[in-house]
Amino acid sequence: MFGGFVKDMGLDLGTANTLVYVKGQGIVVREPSVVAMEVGTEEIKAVGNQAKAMIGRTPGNIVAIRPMKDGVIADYNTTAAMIEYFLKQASDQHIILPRKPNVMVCVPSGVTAVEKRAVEQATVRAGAKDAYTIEEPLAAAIGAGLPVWDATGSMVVDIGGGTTEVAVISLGGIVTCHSLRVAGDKMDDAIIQYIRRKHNLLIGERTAETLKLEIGSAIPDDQGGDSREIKGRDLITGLPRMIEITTSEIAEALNETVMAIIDSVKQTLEQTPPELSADILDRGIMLTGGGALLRNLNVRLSEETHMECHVAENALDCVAVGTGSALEQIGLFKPTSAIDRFRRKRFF
Ligand SMILES: Nc1ncnc2c1ncn2[C@@H]1O[C@H](COP(=O)(O)OP(=O)(O)OP(=O)(O)O)[C@@H](O)[C@H]1O
Repeated sequence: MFGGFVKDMGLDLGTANTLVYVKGQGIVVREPSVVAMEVGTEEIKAVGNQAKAMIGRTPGNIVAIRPMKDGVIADYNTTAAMIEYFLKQASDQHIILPRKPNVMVCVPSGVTAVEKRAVEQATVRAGAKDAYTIEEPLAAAIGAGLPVWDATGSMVVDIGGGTTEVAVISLGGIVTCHSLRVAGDKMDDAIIQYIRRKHNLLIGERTAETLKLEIGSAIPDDQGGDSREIKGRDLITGLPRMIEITTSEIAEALNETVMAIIDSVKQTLEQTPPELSADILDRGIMLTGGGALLRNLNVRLSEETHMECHVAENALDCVAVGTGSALEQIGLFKPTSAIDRFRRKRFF
Protein backbone atom coordinates (compact mmCIF):
# COMPACT_ATOMS: atom_id res chain seq x y z
CA MET A 1 0.00 0.00 0.00
CA PHE A 2 1.66 3.17 -1.23
CA GLY A 3 5.16 2.19 -0.17
CA GLY A 4 3.95 0.96 3.22
CA PHE A 5 4.03 4.41 4.82
CA VAL A 6 1.06 6.38 3.71
CA LYS A 7 -2.02 5.69 5.76
CA ASP A 8 -5.23 6.32 3.93
CA MET A 9 -7.97 8.05 5.84
CA GLY A 10 -11.73 8.09 5.99
CA LEU A 11 -13.28 11.44 6.86
CA ASP A 12 -16.78 11.80 8.23
CA LEU A 13 -17.15 15.50 7.63
CA GLY A 14 -20.34 16.04 9.57
CA THR A 15 -22.45 19.08 10.29
CA ALA A 16 -22.06 18.46 14.02
CA ASN A 17 -18.95 16.28 14.37
CA THR A 18 -15.94 15.36 12.27
CA LEU A 19 -14.35 11.95 12.66
CA VAL A 20 -11.12 10.74 11.08
CA TYR A 21 -10.62 7.04 10.53
CA VAL A 22 -7.11 5.83 9.80
CA LYS A 23 -6.65 2.60 7.93
CA GLY A 24 -5.59 -0.10 10.36
CA GLN A 25 -6.06 2.09 13.45
CA GLY A 26 -9.74 2.97 13.59
CA ILE A 27 -11.14 6.36 14.65
CA VAL A 28 -8.30 8.63 15.76
CA VAL A 29 -10.00 12.05 15.77
CA ARG A 30 -13.50 12.85 16.96
CA GLU A 31 -14.26 16.54 17.43
CA PRO A 32 -17.09 19.01 16.85
CA SER A 33 -17.13 20.66 13.40
CA VAL A 34 -16.63 24.12 14.86
CA VAL A 35 -14.08 26.84 14.11
CA ALA A 36 -13.47 29.97 16.20
CA MET A 37 -12.26 32.88 14.15
CA GLU A 38 -11.29 36.50 14.69
CA VAL A 39 -13.59 38.93 12.95
CA GLY A 40 -11.84 41.12 10.40
CA THR A 41 -8.54 39.22 10.19
CA GLU A 42 -10.33 35.83 9.78
CA GLU A 43 -7.49 34.33 11.78
CA ILE A 44 -8.43 30.91 13.17
CA LYS A 45 -8.26 30.91 16.96
CA ALA A 46 -9.47 27.40 17.75
CA VAL A 47 -10.93 24.32 16.07
CA GLY A 48 -13.01 21.41 17.37
CA ASN A 49 -13.63 20.94 21.11
CA GLN A 50 -11.95 24.19 22.09
CA ALA A 51 -13.99 26.15 19.54
CA LYS A 52 -17.26 24.46 20.56
CA ALA A 53 -16.77 25.57 24.14
CA MET A 54 -16.75 29.14 22.80
CA ILE A 55 -20.16 28.98 21.07
CA GLY A 56 -22.45 31.67 22.43
CA ARG A 57 -19.70 32.86 24.78
CA THR A 58 -17.24 34.58 22.46
CA PRO A 59 -16.25 38.24 22.87
CA GLY A 60 -17.31 40.51 20.00
CA ASN A 61 -14.11 40.06 18.00
CA ILE A 62 -14.23 36.24 17.93
CA VAL A 63 -16.98 34.19 16.29
CA ALA A 64 -17.46 30.47 16.66
CA ILE A 65 -18.88 29.12 13.43
CA ARG A 66 -19.92 25.78 12.05
CA PRO A 67 -18.66 25.76 8.45
CA MET A 68 -20.86 22.79 7.47
CA LYS A 69 -24.59 23.33 7.26
CA ASP A 70 -27.23 20.77 6.30
CA GLY A 71 -24.45 18.28 5.55
CA VAL A 72 -22.77 20.48 2.94
CA ILE A 73 -20.10 23.18 2.93
CA ALA A 74 -21.50 26.56 3.90
CA ASP A 75 -18.10 28.26 4.18
CA TYR A 76 -15.47 26.85 1.84
CA ASN A 77 -12.25 28.37 3.19
CA THR A 78 -13.09 27.65 6.81
CA THR A 79 -14.05 24.07 5.98
CA ALA A 80 -10.74 23.52 4.18
CA ALA A 81 -8.87 24.97 7.19
CA MET A 82 -10.87 22.75 9.55
CA ILE A 83 -10.16 19.60 7.50
CA GLU A 84 -6.48 20.52 7.39
CA TYR A 85 -6.45 20.83 11.19
CA PHE A 86 -8.13 17.45 11.69
CA LEU A 87 -5.96 15.62 9.13
CA LYS A 88 -2.87 17.13 10.71
CA GLN A 89 -4.05 16.07 14.14
CA ALA A 90 -4.56 12.52 12.88
CA SER A 91 -1.11 12.39 11.34
CA ASP A 92 0.67 14.11 14.25
CA GLN A 93 -0.80 11.74 16.78
CA HIS A 94 -0.77 8.46 15.04
CA ILE A 95 1.21 8.07 11.87
CA ILE A 96 4.22 9.06 9.86
CA LEU A 97 3.27 10.57 6.56
CA PRO A 98 6.14 10.78 4.13
CA ARG A 99 3.52 11.27 1.44
CA LYS A 100 0.04 12.72 1.40
CA PRO A 101 -2.76 10.28 2.24
CA ASN A 102 -5.69 9.36 0.04
CA VAL A 103 -8.85 10.48 1.79
CA MET A 104 -12.36 9.09 1.40
CA VAL A 105 -15.00 11.62 2.47
CA CYS A 106 -18.69 11.02 2.84
CA VAL A 107 -21.32 13.31 1.33
CA PRO A 108 -25.09 13.30 1.81
CA SER A 109 -26.86 11.41 -0.98
CA GLY A 110 -28.89 14.43 -2.03
CA VAL A 111 -25.97 16.79 -2.74
CA THR A 112 -25.57 18.56 -6.06
CA ALA A 113 -22.50 17.98 -8.24
CA VAL A 114 -21.23 21.41 -7.20
CA GLU A 115 -21.62 20.66 -3.49
CA LYS A 116 -19.82 17.34 -3.93
CA ARG A 117 -17.01 18.93 -5.90
CA ALA A 118 -16.58 21.53 -3.13
CA VAL A 119 -16.05 18.76 -0.55
CA GLU A 120 -13.52 17.01 -2.79
CA GLN A 121 -11.60 20.18 -3.51
CA ALA A 122 -11.57 21.29 0.13
CA THR A 123 -10.14 17.87 1.08
CA VAL A 124 -7.40 18.08 -1.52
CA ARG A 125 -6.66 21.65 -0.50
CA ALA A 126 -6.37 20.48 3.10
CA GLY A 127 -3.58 18.10 2.14
CA ALA A 128 -5.06 14.91 0.69
CA LYS A 129 -3.29 13.31 -2.26
CA ASP A 130 -6.55 12.21 -3.80
CA ALA A 131 -10.07 12.67 -2.52
CA TYR A 132 -12.80 10.10 -3.02
CA THR A 133 -16.41 10.50 -2.02
CA ILE A 134 -18.92 7.99 -0.77
CA GLU A 135 -22.60 8.59 -0.18
CA GLU A 136 -23.34 8.82 3.51
CA PRO A 137 -26.08 6.16 3.75
CA LEU A 138 -23.85 3.59 2.05
CA ALA A 139 -21.03 4.41 4.47
CA ALA A 140 -23.46 4.25 7.41
CA ALA A 141 -24.75 0.86 6.31
CA ILE A 142 -21.21 -0.54 5.90
CA GLY A 143 -20.26 0.86 9.32
CA ALA A 144 -23.36 -0.68 10.91
CA GLY A 145 -22.36 -4.08 9.54
CA LEU A 146 -25.27 -4.48 7.12
CA PRO A 147 -24.71 -6.95 4.25
CA VAL A 148 -24.55 -4.18 1.65
CA TRP A 149 -22.70 -6.30 -0.95
CA ASP A 150 -25.28 -9.11 -0.94
CA ALA A 151 -28.30 -9.42 -3.21
CA THR A 152 -30.59 -8.55 -0.34
CA GLY A 153 -32.29 -5.33 0.69
CA SER A 154 -30.95 -3.44 3.72
CA MET A 155 -32.51 -0.27 5.02
CA VAL A 156 -30.53 2.35 6.89
CA VAL A 157 -31.72 5.63 8.43
CA ASP A 158 -28.75 7.86 9.27
CA ILE A 159 -29.79 10.82 11.42
CA GLY A 160 -26.94 13.29 11.79
CA GLY A 161 -26.81 16.94 12.80
CA GLY A 162 -27.82 18.47 9.47
CA THR A 163 -29.27 15.68 7.37
CA THR A 164 -31.27 12.51 7.69
CA GLU A 165 -30.47 9.96 5.02
CA VAL A 166 -32.91 7.15 4.41
CA ALA A 167 -31.78 4.48 1.96
CA VAL A 168 -32.41 0.98 0.74
CA ILE A 169 -29.19 -0.71 -0.37
CA SER A 170 -28.56 -3.88 -2.31
CA LEU A 171 -25.49 -5.26 -4.16
CA GLY A 172 -23.32 -2.35 -3.02
CA GLY A 173 -25.60 0.30 -4.50
CA ILE A 174 -28.35 2.60 -3.30
CA VAL A 175 -31.69 1.46 -4.73
CA THR A 176 -33.97 4.14 -3.27
CA CYS A 177 -33.13 6.98 -0.97
CA HIS A 178 -34.34 10.22 0.52
CA SER A 179 -32.10 12.91 1.93
CA LEU A 180 -33.82 15.25 4.31
CA ARG A 181 -32.30 18.43 5.67
CA VAL A 182 -33.98 17.76 8.99
CA ALA A 183 -31.98 16.11 11.78
CA GLY A 184 -30.38 16.89 15.16
CA ASP A 185 -29.93 20.64 14.53
CA LYS A 186 -33.60 21.05 13.62
CA MET A 187 -34.49 19.22 16.84
CA ASP A 188 -32.44 21.76 18.82
CA ASP A 189 -34.15 24.64 16.95
CA ALA A 190 -37.55 23.12 17.68
CA ILE A 191 -36.72 23.02 21.42
CA ILE A 192 -35.58 26.66 21.36
CA GLN A 193 -38.79 27.74 19.58
CA TYR A 194 -41.00 25.69 21.89
CA ILE A 195 -39.49 27.15 25.09
CA ARG A 196 -39.66 30.62 23.63
CA ARG A 197 -43.35 30.20 22.71
CA LYS A 198 -44.49 28.35 25.78
CA HIS A 199 -42.33 29.89 28.50
CA ASN A 200 -41.26 33.26 27.02
CA LEU A 201 -37.70 32.22 27.66
CA LEU A 202 -34.79 32.48 25.27
CA ILE A 203 -32.25 29.67 25.54
CA GLY A 204 -29.08 28.99 23.54
CA GLU A 205 -28.25 26.12 21.17
CA ARG A 206 -26.10 24.32 23.71
CA THR A 207 -28.83 24.33 26.37
CA ALA A 208 -31.33 23.04 23.80
CA GLU A 209 -28.97 20.23 22.76
CA THR A 210 -28.31 19.28 26.38
CA LEU A 211 -32.05 19.03 27.03
CA LYS A 212 -32.42 16.80 23.96
CA LEU A 213 -29.58 14.52 25.05
CA GLU A 214 -30.52 14.31 28.71
CA ILE A 215 -34.32 14.21 28.78
CA GLY A 216 -35.37 14.16 25.10
CA SER A 217 -37.71 11.48 23.82
CA ALA A 218 -39.66 10.71 20.66
CA ILE A 219 -42.62 9.57 22.76
CA PRO A 220 -44.33 11.74 25.42
CA ASP A 221 -44.40 10.36 28.92
CA ASP A 222 -47.88 10.45 30.48
CA GLN A 223 -46.37 11.15 33.87
CA GLY A 224 -44.27 14.00 32.48
CA GLY A 225 -41.07 11.93 32.73
CA ASP A 226 -37.70 13.30 33.79
CA SER A 227 -37.20 16.99 34.27
CA ARG A 228 -34.34 19.50 34.16
CA GLU A 229 -33.93 23.05 35.38
CA ILE A 230 -32.72 25.37 32.65
CA LYS A 231 -31.63 28.97 32.60
CA GLY A 232 -32.21 31.53 29.90
CA ARG A 233 -33.24 35.14 29.29
CA ASP A 234 -36.82 36.19 29.98
CA LEU A 235 -38.21 37.70 26.78
CA ILE A 236 -40.41 40.16 28.68
CA THR A 237 -38.21 41.41 31.52
CA GLY A 238 -34.88 40.78 29.79
CA LEU A 239 -33.57 39.25 33.02
CA PRO A 240 -32.11 35.76 33.53
CA ARG A 241 -34.74 33.23 34.65
CA MET A 242 -34.81 29.54 35.54
CA ILE A 243 -37.61 27.10 34.69
CA GLU A 244 -38.22 23.36 34.87
CA ILE A 245 -38.77 21.40 31.66
CA THR A 246 -40.07 17.83 31.41
CA THR A 247 -39.51 14.98 28.95
CA SER A 248 -43.12 15.32 27.79
CA GLU A 249 -42.54 18.92 26.83
CA ILE A 250 -39.40 18.03 24.86
CA ALA A 251 -41.28 15.20 23.13
CA GLU A 252 -44.00 17.69 22.19
CA ALA A 253 -41.38 20.13 20.87
CA LEU A 254 -39.73 17.39 18.80
CA ASN A 255 -42.90 15.86 17.41
CA GLU A 256 -42.87 17.69 14.07
CA THR A 257 -39.21 16.85 13.39
CA VAL A 258 -39.70 13.22 14.37
CA MET A 259 -42.77 13.00 12.10
CA ALA A 260 -40.77 14.42 9.16
CA ILE A 261 -38.21 11.64 9.62
CA ILE A 262 -40.91 8.98 9.91
CA ASP A 263 -42.68 10.28 6.76
CA SER A 264 -39.42 10.10 4.86
CA VAL A 265 -38.92 6.47 5.93
CA LYS A 266 -42.47 5.64 4.83
CA GLN A 267 -41.96 7.32 1.45
CA THR A 268 -38.74 5.39 0.88
CA LEU A 269 -40.49 2.13 1.76
CA GLU A 270 -43.30 2.95 -0.69
CA GLN A 271 -40.75 3.31 -3.48
CA THR A 272 -38.85 0.12 -2.64
CA PRO A 273 -39.15 -2.84 -5.05
CA PRO A 274 -41.27 -5.62 -3.44
CA GLU A 275 -38.50 -8.23 -3.21
CA LEU A 276 -36.33 -5.81 -1.28
CA SER A 277 -39.27 -4.77 0.92
CA ALA A 278 -39.62 -8.40 1.91
CA ASP A 279 -35.94 -8.53 2.91
CA ILE A 280 -36.32 -5.38 5.00
CA LEU A 281 -39.39 -6.79 6.71
CA ASP A 282 -37.29 -9.83 7.69
CA ARG A 283 -34.26 -7.91 8.88
CA GLY A 284 -35.76 -4.63 10.09
CA ILE A 285 -34.54 -1.04 9.78
CA MET A 286 -31.10 0.04 11.07
CA LEU A 287 -30.80 3.49 12.66
CA THR A 288 -27.38 5.20 12.72
CA GLY A 289 -26.01 8.70 13.47
CA GLY A 290 -26.25 10.69 16.69
CA GLY A 291 -29.92 11.50 16.12
CA ALA A 292 -30.70 7.77 16.26
CA LEU A 293 -29.82 7.94 19.96
CA LEU A 294 -32.87 10.07 20.72
CA ARG A 295 -34.70 8.07 23.34
CA ASN A 296 -37.60 5.95 21.97
CA LEU A 297 -37.07 7.01 18.37
CA ASN A 298 -36.70 3.37 17.34
CA VAL A 299 -39.84 2.47 19.30
CA ARG A 300 -41.87 5.24 17.64
CA LEU A 301 -40.57 4.34 14.16
CA SER A 302 -41.35 0.73 14.79
CA GLU A 303 -44.92 1.57 15.82
CA GLU A 304 -45.42 3.70 12.71
CA THR A 305 -43.90 1.28 10.17
CA HIS A 306 -44.81 -2.03 11.87
CA MET A 307 -41.22 -3.15 11.39
CA GLU A 308 -38.39 -3.86 13.77
CA CYS A 309 -36.05 -0.89 14.17
CA HIS A 310 -32.59 -1.33 15.64
CA VAL A 311 -30.19 1.35 16.78
CA ALA A 312 -26.63 0.53 15.64
CA GLU A 313 -24.25 -0.33 18.45
CA ASN A 314 -21.79 2.39 17.46
CA ALA A 315 -24.39 4.78 16.03
CA LEU A 316 -22.15 7.87 16.15
CA ASP A 317 -19.22 6.09 14.48
CA CYS A 318 -20.95 4.16 11.68
CA VAL A 319 -20.34 6.69 8.90
CA ALA A 320 -16.65 7.15 9.76
CA VAL A 321 -16.04 3.41 10.11
CA GLY A 322 -17.95 2.73 6.87
CA THR A 323 -16.06 5.46 5.05
CA GLY A 324 -12.73 4.00 6.18
CA SER A 325 -13.77 0.44 5.34
CA ALA A 326 -14.86 1.51 1.88
CA LEU A 327 -11.38 2.89 1.28
CA GLU A 328 -9.90 -0.45 2.28
CA GLN A 329 -12.14 -2.17 -0.23
CA ILE A 330 -11.93 0.33 -3.04
CA GLY A 331 -10.94 -2.42 -5.46
CA LEU A 332 -14.32 -4.05 -4.92
CA PHE A 333 -16.26 -1.04 -6.11
CA LYS A 334 -17.61 -1.12 -9.60
CA PRO A 335 -17.79 2.07 -11.64
CA THR A 336 -21.52 2.17 -11.03
CA SER A 337 -21.07 2.14 -7.26
CA ALA A 338 -21.60 5.17 -5.05
CA ILE A 339 -17.90 6.00 -4.95
CA ASP A 340 -16.48 8.44 -7.48
CA ARG A 341 -12.82 9.05 -7.84
CA PHE A 342 -11.79 12.63 -8.11
CA ARG A 343 -8.44 13.25 -9.79
CA ARG A 344 -6.96 16.37 -8.38
CA LYS A 345 -6.13 19.30 -10.53
CA ARG A 346 -3.23 21.22 -8.99
CA PHE A 347 -4.56 23.98 -6.81
CA PHE A 348 -1.54 25.66 -5.40
N1 LIG B 1 -28.24 10.74 22.91
C1 LIG B 1 -28.63 11.55 21.92
N2 LIG B 1 -29.94 11.86 21.75
C2 LIG B 1 -30.36 12.68 20.78
N3 LIG B 1 -29.53 13.26 19.88
C3 LIG B 1 -28.21 13.00 19.99
C4 LIG B 1 -27.68 12.14 20.99
N4 LIG B 1 -26.33 12.09 20.86
C5 LIG B 1 -26.03 12.88 19.81
N5 LIG B 1 -27.15 13.43 19.28
C6 LIG B 1 -27.26 14.39 18.19
O1 LIG B 1 -26.69 13.82 17.01
C7 LIG B 1 -26.24 14.87 16.16
C8 LIG B 1 -24.85 14.58 15.69
O2 LIG B 1 -24.83 13.34 15.08
P1 LIG B 1 -23.66 12.94 14.06
O3 LIG B 1 -22.34 13.15 14.70
O4 LIG B 1 -24.00 11.58 13.57
O5 LIG B 1 -23.92 14.04 12.94
P2 LIG B 1 -22.99 14.56 11.80
O6 LIG B 1 -22.37 13.37 11.12
O7 LIG B 1 -22.06 15.57 12.32
O8 LIG B 1 -24.06 15.30 10.87
P3 LIG B 1 -24.45 15.11 9.33
O9 LIG B 1 -24.38 13.62 9.07
O10 LIG B 1 -25.83 15.65 9.22
O11 LIG B 1 -23.47 15.92 8.58
C9 LIG B 1 -26.29 16.16 16.97
O12 LIG B 1 -27.43 16.91 16.57
C10 LIG B 1 -26.45 15.65 18.40
O13 LIG B 1 -27.14 16.57 19.20
